[in-house]
Amino acid sequence: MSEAAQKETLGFQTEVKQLLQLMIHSLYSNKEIFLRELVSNASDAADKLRFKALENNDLYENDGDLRVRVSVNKDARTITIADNGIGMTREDVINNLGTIAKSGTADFFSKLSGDQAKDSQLIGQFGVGFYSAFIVADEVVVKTRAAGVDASQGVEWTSKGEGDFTIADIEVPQRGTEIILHLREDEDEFLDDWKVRSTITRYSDHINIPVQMFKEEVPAVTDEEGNESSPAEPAKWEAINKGTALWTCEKADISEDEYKEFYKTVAHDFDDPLTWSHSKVEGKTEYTSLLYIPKRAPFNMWDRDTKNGIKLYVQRVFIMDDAEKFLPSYLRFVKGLVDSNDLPLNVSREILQDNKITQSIRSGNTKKILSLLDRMAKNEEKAQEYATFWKEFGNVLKEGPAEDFANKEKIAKLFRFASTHNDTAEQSVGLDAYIERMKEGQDKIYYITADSFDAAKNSPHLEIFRKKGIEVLLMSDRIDEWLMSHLTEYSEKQFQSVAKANVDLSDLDDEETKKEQEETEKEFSSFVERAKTALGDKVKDVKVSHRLTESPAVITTDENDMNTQMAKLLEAAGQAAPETKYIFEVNPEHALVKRVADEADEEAFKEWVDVLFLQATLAEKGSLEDPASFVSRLNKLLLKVTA
Ligand SMILES: Nc1ncnc2c1ncn2[C@@H]1O[C@H](COP(=O)(O)OP(=O)(O)OP(=O)(O)O)[C@@H](O)[C@H]1O
Repeated sequence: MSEAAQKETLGFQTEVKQLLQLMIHSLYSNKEIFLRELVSNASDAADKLRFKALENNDLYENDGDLRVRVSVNKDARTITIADNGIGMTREDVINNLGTIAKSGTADFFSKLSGDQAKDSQLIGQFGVGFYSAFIVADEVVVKTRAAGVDASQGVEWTSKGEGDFTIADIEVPQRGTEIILHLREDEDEFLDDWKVRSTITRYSDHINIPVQMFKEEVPAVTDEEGNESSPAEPAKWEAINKGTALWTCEKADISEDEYKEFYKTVAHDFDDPLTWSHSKVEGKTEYTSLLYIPKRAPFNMWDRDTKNGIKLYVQRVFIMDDAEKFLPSYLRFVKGLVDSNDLPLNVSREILQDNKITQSIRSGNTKKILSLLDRMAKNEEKAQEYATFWKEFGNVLKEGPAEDFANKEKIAKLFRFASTHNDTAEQSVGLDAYIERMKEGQDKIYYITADSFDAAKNSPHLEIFRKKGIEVLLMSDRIDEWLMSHLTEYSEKQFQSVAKANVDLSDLDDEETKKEQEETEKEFSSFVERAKTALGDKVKDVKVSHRLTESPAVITTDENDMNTQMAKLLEAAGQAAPETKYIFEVNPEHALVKRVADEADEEAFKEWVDVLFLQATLAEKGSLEDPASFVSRLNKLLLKVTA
């Protein structure tokens, strides 16, 4: 092998440099998490070896006691984390410790503002990982050798955490990975044995393998007469954590803190989880699941290639990360693990695809998460937590009714919307609360979808609802229109868009009002006919409206036609939306409409009706096809009335 191939210096991927900067600045006050991250990686490496060795026992190389060893060298000012797990080849090292493989990474970094205080909030959306070593170290050396390859195929990676790293081939007799951190000048606290021990027991008590530290020889103690009162203890590596997989312990024996620390190890998050569910299921299918809901959405939750966060174990042996079949996609924010007693150890993604056991675990997990959320939503003391959950993950949950028909009602129960009840943008109204407030005679759940909260709140469609005191849900998230095409009823109540022409509130009117309305309609019948002629095929129909109090006119869509919002969604996705003709509804009580009705000159009448129609179109769609000609026509009319 040539000298050059043995040793080369390579640049970090741009995003790694950005991550290093971000991490060092934002996690400094949490700096000891580097220990959890490196120990957690070591434990993952042991898991991976165990899995690979199922097929090839030789990989153990006669050393099957998997463990991680942490040692401190005060003279050299280093701390070393060494495992005898799967190890890495030269190619692995370049890929894993020089780039970030997560989808959406470049996009995430391109959104950083450069304002350190602001950006440091964002690190929570990004797993922490190996690079956290540079929070406390100004140089990191990794010596590694993959399981099953020759000792001569070891690799040494060295970096100061700036722009590049050096990689060289070295001899590594012992399989696994050793990470040596040269501590920065002011990081002496990590040279203190006790500090390292206590950090590891706090953070990594329940990872799957023993974490050992070296214990110096304890000399024998002799009493005054020279008799040995306690024998000498030889120097040895001693496990400092419990080393039992947390999920295998009894719930009653696990403290809240232990659950929280375990979450951070599994999820590579430095924040506590919002809540979790730990269950051991016995019977036809036997499995344990430990599922966590994080506090924050990952930066790439909307990326199609984002993996989900469930690890699969079979009889405590780690099998795979990102086992996406154990939860539906609308719960992809859940992190944790499933440990099955029934799946075969050689299970593959293909086998999981179409498997009764997988299906049964998936439906059990779904139930668990939905009821966990339901309990949180119902508990007034947890209102803040639920609000946090909804803010972070509400829009993912809205994919639920389309994906999981069987749990539609349970999912919808968890939804929160803005509504005319409190008229604020805060999404806090649940469907049960809405139903409780329904008026006598009201049998539908009314909603409006719009581009923004303000557009929804100020829509003319709401006027009659406000007048009658009927609550309307105000929806303005992009996904809402699509959601409502899949969610047609809840608790036996139909949803009804207030922008549809068929909204009928007549059941809520008294006889007298109905009579008055009929009379107005008769009075305005000639107006309606003249307007139909004036507008021609620009409209589907013209009607007298009883839904307006403030606006002169509104446009609505026919029951079976596509809503404006849905058409906009399709257009935004580059698809052609069918051309919808609207129904033009006029408010007979409005002074402007009354005045137009009195206009005898047909040409002038047409001008007015056109402008009213375009105004209503603008209010509904937020834009016009030919805004300039609308403005000039409006100005002409204004000149006429002010002349
Ligand atoms: N001790 C180790 N033994 C073997 N491989 C390792 C070890 N430490 C890290 N790696 C490899 O380097 C990769 C990157 O590690 P890193 O901690 O940065 O990210 P991660 O653990 O994959 O994800 P996260 O961002 O969630 O931490 C790992 O996925 C693993 O393949």
